[in-house]
Amino acid sequence: MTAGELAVDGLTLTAGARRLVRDVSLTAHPGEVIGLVGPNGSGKSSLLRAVYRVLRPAEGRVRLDGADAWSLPVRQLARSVAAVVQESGTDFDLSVREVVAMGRTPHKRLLSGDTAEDARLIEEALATVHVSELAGRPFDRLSGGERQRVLIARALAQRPSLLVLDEPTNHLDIRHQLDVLGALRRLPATVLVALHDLNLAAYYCDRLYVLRDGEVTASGPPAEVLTPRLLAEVYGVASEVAVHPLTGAPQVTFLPGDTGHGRSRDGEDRSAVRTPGAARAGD
Ligand SMILES: Nc1ncnc2c1ncn2[C@@H]1O[C@H](COP(=O)(O)OP(=O)(O)OP(=O)(O)O)[C@@H](O)[C@H]1O
Repeated sequence: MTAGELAVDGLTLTAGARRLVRDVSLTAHPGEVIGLVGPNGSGKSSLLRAVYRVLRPAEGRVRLDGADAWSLPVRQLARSVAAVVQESGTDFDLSVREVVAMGRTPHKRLLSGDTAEDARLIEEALATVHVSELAGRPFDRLSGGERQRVLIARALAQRPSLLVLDEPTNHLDIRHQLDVLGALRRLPATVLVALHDLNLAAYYCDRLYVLRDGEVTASGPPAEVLTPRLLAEVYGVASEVAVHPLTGAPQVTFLPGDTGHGRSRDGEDRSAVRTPGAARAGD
């Protein structure tokens, strides 16, 4: 079992003549939850693919606990790294429990059955994302959100030291979004997760990396990174960022309209980019 120290150094990724990611460096220390945010097409999925060894770097390295992830034996990597990704197959002719049990495969000898410990980890993973009651159902007849939770359960059952997730909550209702992200926070693993919801990223992640056009444009704790200026530059949206009084996390409110020209729903002009702590409408 590895400790889960991830170091990405000077990573450049290409597809044919196209450069998807350029000179990206990133670290994730054992137990940290690291969020990757950025607009559509900014390179988040590509970067994750290089980390879970699907997209070979054109330049740079991905290291896990000091070892080059692209040089490790596949089986060793599979014991240490689990991925929940958008292109996960959904055509398995398997029950939910069988899909989750696949998470134990890298830890087993060829053709050996489930041990009591495997069974315990499978049940625990099913329960964590509230799919125990679906365990006997065919996976391919589940709803999108149910499937997503089952694939997360499979990754949890794997007990990785590094868990890589690409938009793991995009099909989930708010209750399950909070449950899944809360479970990721409690894992004894390093987590690298691409998220579009900046408020969830702000609350659940220790640090964020903001990608833009394949490059890291900002990184650090959410409170330092998520500023109206950055959100205007990167997403072209106007926003207000405040510290939530109950959670203590930054909370972004997006203001409709173009950057700098926010307009409230009643049509009133408003200053679109506010600094944290600025008075809000109705205060
Ligand atoms: N195999 C490929 N061939 C050519 N271009 C690709 C390939 N894979 C990705 N791209 C392009 O690389 C860029 C980055 O894609 P990527 O999927 O990494 O972005 P993303 O940040 O995950 O986006 P999203 O938020 O929409 O999921 C996009 O412009 C995409 O069209």
